[in-house]
Amino acid sequence: MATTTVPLPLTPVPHSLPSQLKRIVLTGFMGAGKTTAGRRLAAALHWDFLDIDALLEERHGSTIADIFNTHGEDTFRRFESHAIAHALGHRNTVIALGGGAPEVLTNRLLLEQTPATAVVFLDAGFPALFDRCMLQPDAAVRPNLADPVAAEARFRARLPLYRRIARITVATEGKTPDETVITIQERLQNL
Ligand SMILES: Nc1ncnc2c1ncn2[C@@H]1O[C@H](COP(=O)(O)OP(=O)(O)O)[C@@H](O)[C@H]1O
Ligand SMILES: O=C(O)C1=C[C@@H](OP(=O)(O)O)[C@@H](O)[C@H](O)C1
Ligand SMILES: [Mg+2]
Repeated sequence: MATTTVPLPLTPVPHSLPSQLKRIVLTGFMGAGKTTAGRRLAAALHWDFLDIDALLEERHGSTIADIFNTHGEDTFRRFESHAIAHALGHRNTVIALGGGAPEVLTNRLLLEQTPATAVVFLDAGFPALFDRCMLQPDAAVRPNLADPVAAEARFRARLPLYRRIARITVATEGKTPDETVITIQERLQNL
């Protein structure tokens, strides 16, 4: 008896990314959700996830706070730039930057000049960001959040930089991390 081959249905892919896209970089202030949403986005896409702070902690065998204490912020920024350059060499990878990365011109140029890379700014107001950080039970110590007045000044100074480097801005206030991830995917689809 003749048999017919019925093609198996494809598993539905809820969000397909533009095929040329090889990296998604999340930027935004401390508490924006870069680490949390980045990890979940990578899992949803079956991509790798690289968190620049985690890379630095692994490479230097110490916490971010210890790197700040031992070497100072300028040296931390140099280490951070090296880690970003390394991470941008990876494909099919979601990269979570630290909140201060766009302050450094080298980092902005690296992001701008790396092809097939979409930078996504996770946006929220300072009070919400500060509260999120305070509510994170096991969060690493963030040295640049120790003085709330100075932190808010940094937030204001950085806002135009986040906006300048990003292809997409996602408003995160009032969203859950999973809703943020879905919105990022929807926005990337329409790039
Ligand atoms: N819409 C949202 N998107 C992402 N994270 C959110 C959102 N709302 C609240 N959060 C919470 O805010 C915190 C963000 O922390 P984290 O991911 O470490 O931020 P970042 O890496 O940007 O400093 C987490 O505790 C997360 O659960
Ligand atoms: O904004 C900043 O200056 C910093 C943000 C932190 O990362 P997150 O934005 O992931 O908290 C971390 O890189 C370091 O504490 C400095
Ligand atoms: Mg983070």
